[in-house]
Amino acid sequence: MKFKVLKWAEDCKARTGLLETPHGIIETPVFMPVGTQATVKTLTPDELEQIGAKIILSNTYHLYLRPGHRIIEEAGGLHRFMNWEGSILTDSGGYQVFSLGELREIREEGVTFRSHIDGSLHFISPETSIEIQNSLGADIIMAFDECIPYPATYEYVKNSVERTTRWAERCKKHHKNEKQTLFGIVQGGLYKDLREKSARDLVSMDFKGYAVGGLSVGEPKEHMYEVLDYTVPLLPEDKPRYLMGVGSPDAIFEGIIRGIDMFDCVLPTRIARHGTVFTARGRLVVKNAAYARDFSPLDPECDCYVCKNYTRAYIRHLINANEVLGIRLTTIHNLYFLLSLMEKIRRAIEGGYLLEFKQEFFKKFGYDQG
Ligand SMILES: CNc1nc2c(CC[C@H]3O[C@@H](OC)[C@H](O)[C@@H]3OC)c3nc(N)[nH]c(=O)c3cc2[nH]1
Ligand SMILES: [Zn+2]
Repeated sequence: MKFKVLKWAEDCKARTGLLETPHGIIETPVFMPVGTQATVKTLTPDELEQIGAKIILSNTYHLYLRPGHRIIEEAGGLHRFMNWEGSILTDSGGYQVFSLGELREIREEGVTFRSHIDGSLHFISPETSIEIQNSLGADIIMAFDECIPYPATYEYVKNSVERTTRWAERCKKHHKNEKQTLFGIVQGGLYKDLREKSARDLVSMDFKGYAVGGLSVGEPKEHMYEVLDYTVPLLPEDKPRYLMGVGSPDAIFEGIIRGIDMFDCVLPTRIARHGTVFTARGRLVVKNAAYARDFSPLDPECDCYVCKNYTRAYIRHLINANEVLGIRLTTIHNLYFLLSLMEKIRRAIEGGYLLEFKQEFFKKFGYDQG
């Protein structure tokens, strides 16, 4: 993987960049649609390409449990298995094991857990996580870490971060496949000294990119922004920074002005399946009765396929009638909304007016002018 910073904003830490993987060139800052089980729910790769997606996410924990990474390996890897020709990033399983699996035990060696699917017992270690991600064949893979829950005591965070750092070392040693790029994941909860130690230790291991983990786990947004304020400056400027699990439009703006390049979040696809869409003027719950006779597009300012061809009344009908097309249309629109927002943000950084654009977007969307 190659990463190049193109332009730095003058009035904040934002920058545009180019991220190149064996599956294409990605403009940053970038939003990465989440395809946890080898599909961005309800969309074909063709539709993803048409709305401008260049890199999507998938998940080691889920794919290891079902269908099994060996099957995907036999299929020729995840790109072939799901027929996606763009880039793929897989998470290491660190988050899911702690949040989904019925956790059995965390040891220095690794973690034993029960599958959330059938209760079977499994063991995952830094080495096995790298091996699974290697057989999936993603372009960017993540170190095996413990995503520390919020809140957590200083003692707990300190011990966990030290183990995550030792696990990162083991991942680095075990990772051999040059075609795949391994990112380290900074932890440390909301404790400044532990975040700084985690960042410094990982930077000394010289990863190709760095994720800021352990955020968007229920902490107040202001605390997340504060962690970024003192953590991102410790990360190399010439390498990509990935804020895991973020996020809503406001959090994405706040991350970008603090120097984050990559984002992932299930929000746009998840709320789409519940009949809620993003518009320039805030969220709209299209399944509400108020839209029964509203023949305008989801967002009059949007030029996506859905807003050019369908009305709120029609989409509301589909959702209420449990017609699959309904959540497909809201998903296409929501992802297009975020991907085109990223394009506008990249242009704003280049044009030197990002902070003004942020202010205008927040006002129109209905965010308070934090
Ligand atoms: C939502 N907030 C949030 N997600 C997080 C994820 C999962 C994203 C992954 O989990 C799936 O979405 C839930 C997505 O598939 C994504 O794949 C990369 C994290 N993963 C790791 N390894 N370490 C972290 O510290 C971490 C923190 C997060 N905070
Ligand atoms: Zn639209």
